[in-house]
Amino acid sequence: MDSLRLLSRSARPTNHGTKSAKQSTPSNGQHAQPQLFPAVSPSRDGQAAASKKRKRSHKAPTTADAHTPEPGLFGVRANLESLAIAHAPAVEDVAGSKTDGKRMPDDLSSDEVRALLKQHKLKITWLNAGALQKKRKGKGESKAKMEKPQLYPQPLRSFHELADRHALASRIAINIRDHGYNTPTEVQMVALPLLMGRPDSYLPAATDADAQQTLIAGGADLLSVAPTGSGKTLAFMIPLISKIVQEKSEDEKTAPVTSAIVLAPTKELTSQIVNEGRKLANGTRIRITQLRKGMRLPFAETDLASGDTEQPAVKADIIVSTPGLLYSMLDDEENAKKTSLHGVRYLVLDEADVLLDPLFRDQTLRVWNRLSDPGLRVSLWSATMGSNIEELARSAIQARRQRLSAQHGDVPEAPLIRLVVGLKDSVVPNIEHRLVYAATEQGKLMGLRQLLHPAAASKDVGAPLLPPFLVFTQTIERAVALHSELLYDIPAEAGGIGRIAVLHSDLTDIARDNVMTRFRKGEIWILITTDLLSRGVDFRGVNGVVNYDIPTSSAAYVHRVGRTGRAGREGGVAVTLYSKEDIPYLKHVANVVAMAQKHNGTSDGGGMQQWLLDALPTLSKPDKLKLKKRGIESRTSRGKEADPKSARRARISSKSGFDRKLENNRQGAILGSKRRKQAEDASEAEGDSEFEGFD
Ligand SMILES: Nc1ncnc2c1ncn2[C@@H]1O[C@H](COP(=O)(O)OP(=O)(O)OP(=O)(O)O)[C@@H](O)[C@H]1O
Repeated sequence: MDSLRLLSRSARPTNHGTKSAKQSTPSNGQHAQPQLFPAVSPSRDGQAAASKKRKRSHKAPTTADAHTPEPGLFGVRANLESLAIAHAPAVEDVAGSKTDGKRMPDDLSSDEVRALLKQHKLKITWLNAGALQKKRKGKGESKAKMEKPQLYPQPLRSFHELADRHALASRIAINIRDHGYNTPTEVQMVALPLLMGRPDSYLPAATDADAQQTLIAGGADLLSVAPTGSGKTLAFMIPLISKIVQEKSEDEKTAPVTSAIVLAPTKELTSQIVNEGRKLANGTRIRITQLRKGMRLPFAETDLASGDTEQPAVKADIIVSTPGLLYSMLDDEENAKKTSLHGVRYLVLDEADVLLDPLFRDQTLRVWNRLSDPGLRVSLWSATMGSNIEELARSAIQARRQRLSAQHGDVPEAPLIRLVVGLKDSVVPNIEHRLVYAATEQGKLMGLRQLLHPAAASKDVGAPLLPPFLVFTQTIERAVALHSELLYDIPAEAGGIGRIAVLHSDLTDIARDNVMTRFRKGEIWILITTDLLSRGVDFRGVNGVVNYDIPTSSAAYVHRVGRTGRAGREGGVAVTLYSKEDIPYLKHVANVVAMAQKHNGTSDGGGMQQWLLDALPTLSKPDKLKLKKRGIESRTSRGKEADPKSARRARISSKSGFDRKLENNRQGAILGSKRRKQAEDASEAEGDSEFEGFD
């Protein structure tokens, strides 16, 4: 077995061999606990307090209890009607008042819910709580408290509850189980019931009856900020598939051709989302398609009859696309008129902060505005989301509602809920961070080689990284240069140049797919890339990330290093090599690392000491923006023209490259001649045996 066949994307650990072939790569280790903030046993005081308030006979929600799978439940779709919906005596609402709420028999009490949400670092805020605000103003509450009330919904403690409480089709439940998903991650604990259930059950009792009615019918919009690798794809895909299955089963004929659109910034990510979605939708007749060039969007029935649709159209319930591609198809006026995307009721923006960043903003908003269903629900997902992005999303929702209200009469406002898991815009807690000063470009190259070679452990860069790992550069040109520099570093006996590859957006789609597949299969050990792969892409078992060029914003750092340590796996390492030239731009990375170390209680490791943090210069806001937009100037082609001397210093090359190439050729020739000799010997030994077909 190839011991590096670790990257195929699935939660189910595939058993590729015997016990003796156990993986030694750390970040591929067991991830029985995909939650990042598993609940700890409550303190004695806490326990006492909880038990005093406990009114029912079942135990307090420790994680072990909360997530113990109950065998047998999955295969059966529970009949919601048959479940007695108890009217519990009283539920404390967000404002602290008492209300008669509808409760399920095994609901947690309000104190238990609060404790569980707190343990898992889940914070849920109702961002447009206008109706509630008005009521509270009357009661004379402070403005700050009125603006954005916190919500304390019943969290999902096990995937079984989806069938029991949210009418999840049994087929999807089986798919979830078959792919090894047992315990919901934090983001799934809240997002799944919110998106699949009745949003009114989330809202404080003070919300007026009309608003409740609107919410029951319409669902909620969601902004979800959860760490990298925390299972956001499942959190939006399960509700989409479930809702479409329900709608189709109610009335297949009136169901639209396409019900949902998922936008993501790269082809790699759209393809991954499609694969993940298809696993969940297996056997449900829900079609999920990655939009590609040359495809045509579905036309409305009326236009299909007009005979002008020779080209077959995409027939997909869920279309997954980059915003640019979808927009370019919609941009064709003729197409746009006929295209039947008016039936789309769900829009998902994965990596929403990038999609609403100036690079993609225009295309994303145009696609969003082309979706004309007044009941369109939108959800935005990312590990990082600045307040400007939140504001932008809010105003886009608001502007669209006003526009549609003018056309169709009053379009009701859906609740906009923000879910934050852990500390906003921070790295996952299970990664080791190393910041390594390499002085010059040559030093960085040397540092990378030390990380690459098992025998080259160095005090400066730390222990070598276990492949597979990713190396990020600032530009395509630098990724290509670094690739050719390192090409011969892996000896022929270990697979040679085939073990190292480069992936960037200048490659053809086929070449990109090919590299992704080979990296997932474990054939490629070291993948050099640009920020193209920094977002969303999930390679199971990546052991390390090397920032050969420092990331140009703290969000970029969070996402790049988030390619390791996914789904709670331990052992991932993130190394950032920096030269003298990087020092003015290092603070945003150093801050993220310092914060991670503070939370992990490891403030003395990783080279991030307080004095270093204090000594680093702080960039002005315009400089920050410039850095984010253009990167470090001397590493770009613009910089080459402006300052050739600095650009020469920043070049990735070493004199020994040529020599090593010659040496590699020589070694290849020797190896080839050995193999030929062995083949000749073998064929002589076989004698005149008959041709038995190609192997
Ligand atoms: N409940 C779960 N139990 C175990 N593994 C899970 C669970 N949910 C998701 N995973 C696995 O976690 C990994 C990361 O999931 P996913 O790619 O959805 O993360 P993400 O939150 O979208 O990350 P990013 O912010 O980097 O895009 C995947 O391999 C997925 O199969």
